[in-house]
Amino acid sequence: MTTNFSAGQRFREALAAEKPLQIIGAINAYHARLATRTGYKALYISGGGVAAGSLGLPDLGISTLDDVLVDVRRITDATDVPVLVDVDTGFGGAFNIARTTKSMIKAGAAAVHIEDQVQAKRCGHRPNKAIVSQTEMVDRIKAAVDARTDPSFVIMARTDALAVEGLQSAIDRACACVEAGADMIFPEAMTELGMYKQFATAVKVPVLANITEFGSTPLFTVEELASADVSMVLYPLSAFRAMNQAALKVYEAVRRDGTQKNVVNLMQTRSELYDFLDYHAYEQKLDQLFQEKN
Ligand SMILES: C[C@](O)(C(=O)O)[C@H](CC(=O)O)C(=O)O
Ligand SMILES: [Mg+2]
Repeated sequence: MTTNFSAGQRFREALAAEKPLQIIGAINAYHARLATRTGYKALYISGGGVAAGSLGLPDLGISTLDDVLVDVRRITDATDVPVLVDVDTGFGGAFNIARTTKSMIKAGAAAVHIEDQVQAKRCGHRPNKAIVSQTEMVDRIKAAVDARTDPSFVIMARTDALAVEGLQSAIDRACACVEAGADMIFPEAMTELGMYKQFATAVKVPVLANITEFGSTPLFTVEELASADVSMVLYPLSAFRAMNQAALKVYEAVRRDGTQKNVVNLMQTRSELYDFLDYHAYEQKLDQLFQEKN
């Protein structure tokens, strides 16, 4: 499938078509194909996922713009489903944020979220986070908005302020970011459903709920989130966590038992693997293209 619409336009269309829009994390291009086939209308590239999955590092602001771009290009090459990308704090000052924005658009991303943590950031669900001033965060958003080469490209502001300064400060920051041009708001690590409604009422732009497992936010359902005026639901690392658990079971079993026979039932079969890759269509093409020689 190819499309003439920009990635940003496709993201906005998806948002109009599904409420709340389920945005699912894809750790690599193959998972992007799995999620696309399953019917998701938007995908996510997680900062924590790039760090852990691609680099084997914790989510502490160690990954660079280039690390993320490699994964973005691979995933946007594999699917036309629009992709929201976690760019952490934007990877530097105003000029870096401008460069991040332009590079993400070129790499085929539909949207980015930029957060108000200090550069040496932490996972949003860990203690002892520190945030920059509201003015500095607003400048980050202004830099991204100003650098946008496609007006449909979505700039989402994430605030980590709830855990640091409380709900009112987080809402104030979100409103200031919208005033500076942010298209959407990501209030991080909410602890109660009602908080989303307060954000949605105050900011008057679409609000995202990050429903990540084993964190500060209860696993609210889409119905619950819809009732709180949430426009987007994010599942950043759900499939990644499950895949890691399965991989570990296989590593342990093969090492312990000297055979994989006991864990074959955990595995996707060869034909399933090929199915999601359209492997047979490639084979047919090969036969068709080079039939004279056969
Ligand atoms: C959304 C997030 O920023 C991510 O990188 O995926 C993380 C998710 C997580 O660690 O569970 C976050 O919420 O900080
Ligand atoms: Mg992140």
